[in-house]
Amino acid sequence: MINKNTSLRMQSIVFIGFMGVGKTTIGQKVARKLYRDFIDIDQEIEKEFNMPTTEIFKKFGEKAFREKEKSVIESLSQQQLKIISVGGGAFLQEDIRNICLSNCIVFYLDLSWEYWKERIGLLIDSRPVLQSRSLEEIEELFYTRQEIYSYHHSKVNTNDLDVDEVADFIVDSLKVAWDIYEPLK
Ligand SMILES: Nc1ncnc2c1ncn2[C@@H]1O[C@H](COP(=O)(O)OP(=O)(O)O)[C@@H](O)[C@H]1O
Ligand SMILES: O=C(O)C1=C[C@@H](OP(=O)(O)O)[C@@H](O)[C@H](O)C1
Ligand SMILES: [Mg+2]
Repeated sequence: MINKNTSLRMQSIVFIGFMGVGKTTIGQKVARKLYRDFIDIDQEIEKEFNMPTTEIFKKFGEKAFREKEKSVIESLSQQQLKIISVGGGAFLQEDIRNICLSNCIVFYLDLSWEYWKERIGLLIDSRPVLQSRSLEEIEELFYTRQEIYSYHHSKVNTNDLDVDEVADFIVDSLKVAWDIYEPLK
């Protein structure tokens, strides 16, 4: 489903995966390593509403957040040469999946539940989707959500890798893919 009209080297990279797997942190690192601009979709949504995500959910509801998420991604994923981190719920929307998969290289950051659950304390205050749920319910959501992350072009399992190791792996694998599919003359 990769767009055949755009050079692979020009395509933006989109990071997907469950809340807290590191999309924002690793996206920033990869952007720095590839000298590209970084866009975090949640930060763009927060700028538009001029408030944090937890407030958006409280004041306007999840539906308003999802509508804005879709319009922001539809517009920004058309740009080339960007590194884009989308929120963990973005791929619930088929339109978002399709636009990202056809315009960009979609990288899935995979982390096992046993590792993920150690991070919950870092996440709970800023992730409204986690706030109303018990640990058992979060685990169920974690496994249910895996289906939407199966839509990707490339994947890395980040268990036991620090942020720099993950970013280096991604940059190296992108360079290999670019060289194989579009060798420089
Ligand atoms: N590979 C990693 N190893 C350890 N901690 C990580 C790793 N990647 C991210 N983190 C930490 O996990 C937390 C969530 O990361 P974040 O980038 O906000 O995730 P996401 O954007 O996927 O929700 C942050 O505190 C971040 O420092
Ligand atoms: O998975 C989700 O439903 C969400 C993930 C969050 O982004 P991160 O995946 O960057 O935490 C953010 O978009 C919002 O809180 C909803
Ligand atoms: Mg994020």
